[in-house]
Amino acid sequence: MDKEMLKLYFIMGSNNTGDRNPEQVLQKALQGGITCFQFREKGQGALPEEEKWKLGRKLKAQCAAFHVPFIVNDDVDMAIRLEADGIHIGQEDDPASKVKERCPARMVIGVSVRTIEEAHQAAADGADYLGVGPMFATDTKEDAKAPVGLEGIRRLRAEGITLPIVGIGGIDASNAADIVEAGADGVSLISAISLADAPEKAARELRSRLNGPTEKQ
Ligand SMILES: Nc1nc(C(F)(F)F)ncc1COP(=O)(O)OP(=O)(O)O
Ligand SMILES: [Mg+2]
Repeated sequence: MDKEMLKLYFIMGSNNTGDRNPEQVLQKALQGGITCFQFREKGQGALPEEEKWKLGRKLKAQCAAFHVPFIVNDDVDMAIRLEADGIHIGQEDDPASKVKERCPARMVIGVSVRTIEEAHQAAADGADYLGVGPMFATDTKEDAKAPVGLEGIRRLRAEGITLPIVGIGGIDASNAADIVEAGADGVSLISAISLADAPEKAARELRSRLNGPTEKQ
């Protein structure tokens, strides 16, 4: 897996955009230079199954037009049937080793971790990248645990975790660079882009903070 894809990893579901059309928000985010997208349709106000599939197909096509990887959260069947570029699973889901057996070898598998033990286990299970967090307090993920902070990333690196890492939770332009500085390969976020007045500008600003403005500037 090319860890560059984790640089600016946008996550969104239809319930993360206020009243705006998620396809339009994603289009702007893609134009602003996001490097990866995760479809995470869950929580308060998430779409029922049929609409979730329809939206997933549309968002995948949008990512494909920009050659940006399309990742599905939690739902392994959906990831496989939509021919997603990857799946992201949490600690409550099946272990990466089991998910890996079900998925085509080309799909990347991301695992959420908070502790060193979870990180070692995910690496042993064959995870391709780790989502470490929550970095800071967040109200987007309804069941988020206590923040691990930048120290959470530093500790994993000090413990010899070499897998690609993306920080997640409460990240915006003001703290994004600190996450990479602490040893992550990129940042993952929802509302800093999905609720921004101008999602394209927000993505572009984040990219420039994460060294190197988007080529489209
Ligand atoms: N969705 C996520 N994506 C990432 C990524 F690494 F991609 F940034 N990291 C962490 C999460 C959180 O994943 P999970 O623990 O399953 O909770 P939820 O299913 O509520 O998202
Ligand atoms: Mg999950």
